[in-house]
Amino acid sequence: MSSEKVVLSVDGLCAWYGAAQVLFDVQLEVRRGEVIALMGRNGAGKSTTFKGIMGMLARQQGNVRFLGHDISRRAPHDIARLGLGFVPEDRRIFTDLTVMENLEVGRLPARDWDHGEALKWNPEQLFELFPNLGEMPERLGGRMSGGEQQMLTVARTLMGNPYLVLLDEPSEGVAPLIVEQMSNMILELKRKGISILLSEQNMHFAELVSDRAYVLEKGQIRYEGPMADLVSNDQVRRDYLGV
Ligand SMILES: Nc1ncnc2c1ncn2[C@@H]1O[C@H](COP(=O)(O)OP(=O)(O)OP(=O)(O)O)[C@@H](O)[C@H]1O
Repeated sequence: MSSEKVVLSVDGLCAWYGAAQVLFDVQLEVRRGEVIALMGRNGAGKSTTFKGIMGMLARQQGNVRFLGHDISRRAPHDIARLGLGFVPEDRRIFTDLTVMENLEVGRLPARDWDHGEALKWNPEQLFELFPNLGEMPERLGGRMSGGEQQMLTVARTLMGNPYLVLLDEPSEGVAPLIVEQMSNMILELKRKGISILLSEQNMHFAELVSDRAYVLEKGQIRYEGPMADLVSNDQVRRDYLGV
C-alpha cells in the first residue's frame, strides 16, 4: 500500500431508525496512516456513521469501500475479517474472562503489509502499548475499571490485525492517565501505518492526535479540513460543536 492510498471511502451514506432518517449523504475518506476525527455534538450521528460503515444498521443506503472491496452489503464479521476493526462506544469485553483470554478471543490471522512485512499483534506488544493492561494479564474483565476495559476493548480489536480501526469516543468517561495512554497508542498505530477514524467530542484530544477532521451536525457533514484549521475556525466550532 502506498501512503496516499485510500483505505476507506464512504459515499452518500444515508441511514434510518424506523421512519426517522438520521444520516444524510455522509461522505468521507481515510487514507493510509491517517488519523481522522469525526466530530459533532451528542446525537449528531457519529456512532450511526460507524455502524453504517460496519453494515450494522437495519436500514441504510450508500456506498462504502474498504481497500478496494465494496463492503456496503457485507455482514459485520466479514468486514472485520477484511481488516476493519471496530471499537464501539459500549465496552464489550467478556467480564468472566481474564485480560489474556479476552485478547485471545480477538485473534485473527496475520495480514500482509508492504514489502513482505506482516501485520501481526501479540499480547506482549499490546502490553507495551497499554502498560496498565500489562500489569494485570490474569485480571477478570469484570474487575477492571471502565478505562481499563476501554483499553482492553481496543487491544482485543488490534489482535485482529486491522489496517483501519474505527474508535467510537475513546476519551469519553476515562481518567486522564488513560486518555494519555490512548493518545500515545493512536500515535503509535499511525507510525506503523495503521489508519484510525475516531469519533470525538473532546476537541483537545482530537487536536492531539488527528490529521484531518469532519464535523457532523444533524446527520450531515458540515465541515471537513485539516485538524489545525478546525481548531482555529471559531465559527464552525461555535455553530456545530458548541466549543
Ligand atoms: N437505536 C436507535 N433507535 C432510534 N434512534 C436512535 C438509535 N440510536 C441513535 N438514535 C438517534 O439517531 C441520532 C444519531 O445518534 P448517534 O448515536 O449516531 O449520535 P452520536 O453523534 O454518536 O451521539 P452520541 O455521542 O450521543 O453517541 C440521534 O438523534 C439519536 O437519538
